[in-house]
Amino acid sequence: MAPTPPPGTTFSSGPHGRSLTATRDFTSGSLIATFSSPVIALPDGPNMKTTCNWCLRVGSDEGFSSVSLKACTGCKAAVYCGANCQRASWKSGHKAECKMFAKIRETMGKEWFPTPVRALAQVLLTNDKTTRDPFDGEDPLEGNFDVFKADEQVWGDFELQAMAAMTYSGVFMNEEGLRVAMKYLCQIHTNAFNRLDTDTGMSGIFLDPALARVNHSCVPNAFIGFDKRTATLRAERSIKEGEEITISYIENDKPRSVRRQGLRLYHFECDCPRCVDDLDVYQVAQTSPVLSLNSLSLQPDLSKFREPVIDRSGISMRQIEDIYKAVYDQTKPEQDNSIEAAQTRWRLCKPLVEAKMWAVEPLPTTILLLATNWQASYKWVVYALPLACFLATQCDPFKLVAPFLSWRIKGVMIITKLLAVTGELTSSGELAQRCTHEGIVGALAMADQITMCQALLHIIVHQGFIGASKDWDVLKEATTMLKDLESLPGRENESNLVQAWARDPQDPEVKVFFENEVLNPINTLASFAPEILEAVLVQGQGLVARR
Ligand SMILES: C[S@@+](CC[C@H](N)C(=O)[O-])C[C@H]1O[C@@H](n2cnc3c(N)ncnc32)[C@H](O)[C@@H]1O
Repeated sequence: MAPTPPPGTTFSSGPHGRSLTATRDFTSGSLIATFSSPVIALPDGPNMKTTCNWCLRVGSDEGFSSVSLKACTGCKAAVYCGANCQRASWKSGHKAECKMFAKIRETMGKEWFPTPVRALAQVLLTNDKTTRDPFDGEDPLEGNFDVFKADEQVWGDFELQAMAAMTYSGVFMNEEGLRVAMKYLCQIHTNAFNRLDTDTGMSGIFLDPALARVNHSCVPNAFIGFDKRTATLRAERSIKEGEEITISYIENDKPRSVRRQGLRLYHFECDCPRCVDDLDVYQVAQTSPVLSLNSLSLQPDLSKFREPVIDRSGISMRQIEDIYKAVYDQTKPEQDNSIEAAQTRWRLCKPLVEAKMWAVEPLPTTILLLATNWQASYKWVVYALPLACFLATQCDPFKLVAPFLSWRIKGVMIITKLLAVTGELTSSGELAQRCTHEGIVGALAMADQITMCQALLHIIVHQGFIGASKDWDVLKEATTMLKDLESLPGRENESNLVQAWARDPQDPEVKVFFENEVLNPINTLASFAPEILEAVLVQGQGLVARR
């Protein structure tokens, strides 16, 4: 069966091949479509043991997550969060796959396959015609077959993957069989989207033939969120009837050469304005049509977007690319979270710091890694707060202008959790022992940390379901925390004011309240971040507690 376009959209074709086009207007944040019957939905190979192989919820069999997983007794390779998931998986093809995994375990002692190999094996094992149609029916998925074939190294890798899938799925291997398997593999690589769990960082793949019609732009008008086996396509900015719907296949806040590298797999050179004019995040943010949504955010001052306080004169886009590469080559941010690596990153980022281009990668990642490390550290936790406030006011809004995007919401949640810690330290009188920075201690002493938390939680609760889903753990946690805070006795006045602000952030009276009680303390705390980073990462000062 050929894919059908979801209501409100149609399939079209244009300069970027086939595409998905809106047949009605969508406002920013609104739902375009959900896709809940993927042809392929798999955790990445190495995550097979920590992710339910059907609903893709991350859990563990060791009790470190609320989702407990049990291995299939047949293959012991695939794990499930419950009998329903196991049954559904069995019906949709695990029955055949189970034997394959058992064979791999016996012959190679291995428990998982590289993701594309497993995906291809699933396609080969599934004899159900409806499942295979998107690959070889009358309206087949784009595969860029000839372009892949022209790249000797990639083609060689693909051949190994195809042969492994054929061997283990027990498919008879001859020349024609291999050609067909290679065609499927190219289609999988071209059309499966990375199903990244933003909370756990676990990745996987998701292929739905209708969703696969959506083309890429580095300034997209839509985005995808994943929840279990469902992908949700939402408008990031308003989309007019007749407009092509686009998403970003890659992290689009990286320098252009890094984005191009990420898009190599898809075989095209992006012709979006960000790429053509090599714009930085501030230039993209400046003209964003969703600026005004930031009234319910920690950066409601739109002049900061329109006239960012940065100095580009001493730094070129080329230099920024070189800094990015040096940081990733020399310090491996994904693996090395040591203070030495952070110091090297900071040194390499100096031209960006001098230009005050805080939102330009790899500077925000450098700060985020440190903030995350400190958040989990007894000694440093208080110092994580100014960094988190800085990220949420000076970095995230410029990288991701729509305030409902999940990374922005997560940034707000980090501040809320840190305020819950500092709030307790303030009431127990321990704060000054745990933090020697007088500015932080003073700002927190003056602040009503409960009101701050309440306002931040409203930001999350009002927008979190857009950026992720209504079942997002961050949203659920925020809802519970907000309920708890709003039931505290003697705080009715503050609660009413916060609620009034969340209902209408432009109302002049409550706007002043929000500025005084929430925004000013957050901006004051954020203002300490550069000096703290400089002291720790350049002067090597320990800002640690007096104990
Ligand atoms: C997931 S498919 C998208 C649907 C595809 N256009 C089709 O006809 O089936 C990805 C492929 O679409 C094409 N594509 C997507 N975005 C593009 C863009 N911005 N410019 C040029 N080609 C693009 C590339 O061939 C890419 O490999």
